[in-house]
Amino acid sequence: MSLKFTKMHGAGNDFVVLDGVRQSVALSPEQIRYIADRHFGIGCDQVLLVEKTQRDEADFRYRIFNADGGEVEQCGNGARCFVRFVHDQNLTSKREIVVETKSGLISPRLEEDGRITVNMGLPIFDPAQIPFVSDSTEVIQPLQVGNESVQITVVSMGNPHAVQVVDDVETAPVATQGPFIEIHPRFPKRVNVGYMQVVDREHIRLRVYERGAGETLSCGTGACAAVVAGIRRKLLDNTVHVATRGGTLSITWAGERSPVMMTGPAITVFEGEINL
Ligand SMILES: N[C@H](CCC[C@H](N)C(=O)O)C(=O)O
Repeated sequence: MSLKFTKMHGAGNDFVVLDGVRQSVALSPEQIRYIADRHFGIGCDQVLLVEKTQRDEADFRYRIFNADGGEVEQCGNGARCFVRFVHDQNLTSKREIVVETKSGLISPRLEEDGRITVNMGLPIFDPAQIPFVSDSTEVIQPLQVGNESVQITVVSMGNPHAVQVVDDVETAPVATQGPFIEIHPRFPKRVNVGYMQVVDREHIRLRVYERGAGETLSCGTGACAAVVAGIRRKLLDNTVHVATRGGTLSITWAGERSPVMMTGPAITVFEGEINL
């Protein structure tokens, strides 16, 4: 079977995007891992599958698969690439679209200047709603990692995040500690691990060891989660520029019961066809 694909990235977080509207796509976890493999396949952090939706209030469905083959609830950088894709492929002419995802509806918008803004929905930090992420109502929670205790703030953007504040992202233990927190027994669905350096109240630097993908150059939901965590820790104002290794995302959160708004780039790199 051959499958047309589009290779894209959002601030260096890269994707293989598949059109499941005009071609029938049903992939096993092994096939996802093959597509994502940077030596034997195409190579990407996540595979994004665009499909028709059954929900009247939505325009499309958008499914997200990590490089390890697992399907997950949400992907922020992917949402921007998704809206660029459906426009470039003439699948819609609407500038603001409503998209069904595994964790609910999001609404990305293609701005006049080409930038893309996504309403990422409400962050969740109530332990009653996300027992697989949080076990306390405290903003800062201790987590024992090996023989050290770290302080995390947990946030769900549909997908789970554990965020730490560090003095310098360049020396943060992303590669050595991130993998242990990702699979920590405290997180039965595993977790994305964020390391945030606060530059000032409107600027942070961020690195994320992503669940199912490892460290990526950028993580959209991770940027949302870090800003929400920083605001809840009273370290940040409502609009924050998030510098990641792959580019800058702008995040706005007006506080409790407000959605998180994310603005950033979405780039198409090449198109191709893969034999599966
Ligand atoms: N690794 C994430 C999915 C991709 C999220 C990230 N690439 C983004 O831009 O939000 C998870 O397992 O929840």
